[in-house]
Amino acid sequence: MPDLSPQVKVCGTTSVHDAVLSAQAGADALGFIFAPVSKRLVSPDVAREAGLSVGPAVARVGVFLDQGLNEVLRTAEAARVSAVQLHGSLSETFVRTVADFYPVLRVVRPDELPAAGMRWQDVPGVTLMLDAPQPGGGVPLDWDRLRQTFPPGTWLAGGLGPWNVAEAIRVLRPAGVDAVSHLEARPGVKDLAKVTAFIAAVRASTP
Ligand SMILES: O=C(O)c1ccccc1N[C@@H]1O[C@H](COP(=O)(O)O)[C@@H](O)[C@H]1O
Repeated sequence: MPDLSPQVKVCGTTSVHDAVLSAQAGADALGFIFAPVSKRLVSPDVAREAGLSVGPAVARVGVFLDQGLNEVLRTAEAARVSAVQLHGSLSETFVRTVADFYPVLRVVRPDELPAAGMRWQDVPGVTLMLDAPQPGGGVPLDWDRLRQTFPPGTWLAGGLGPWNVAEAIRVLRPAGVDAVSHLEARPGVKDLAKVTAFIAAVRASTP
């Protein structure tokens, strides 16, 4: 029986300790936020060390918000991430250029659908992620209203936590789910019980 549950990304990792904690809890991917505006900002050196500490089976995703191309590529290389997540107002050329180097999670808002779905479908190396307008804000989207426009193969973020992720999966059937605010003891520090409960809820979900 194939595993139909979505991939799980635990974002906002700021230490080796939390990387190991999330990996042992079963995360498929860890997110490292390199956007200076974030309360979960991590340095490339710490992200690199944290990524090395979890082994090759766990993806390491560098998260950026409206940063320049050189900064994205240099930081991603220094941190040895395996994928890049791009938030913000970015040109198609920018996203395609990053995708020449790394698999890209291109983050879009609900009001950008369905156009973004059509633009990025079948573009090699680019996967869509739907998130709330305020990244890292912990506010869930209205999943029922998105049923018609949520493209197959898209990831979902925005206000997901242990108590609501199964319902989000049931409604939208995302390829992956991503969370940060509701998995923390405080900004930048993971809560093991929340991370464990979140991943268990995803694994138990039946899309
Ligand atoms: O969390 C942040 O501080 C952040 C800053 C800049 C870009 C992205 C950020 N986080 C991303 O926000 C979503 C979900 O957040 P939440 O679960 O609603 O708190 C996720 O994609 C994070 O990677």
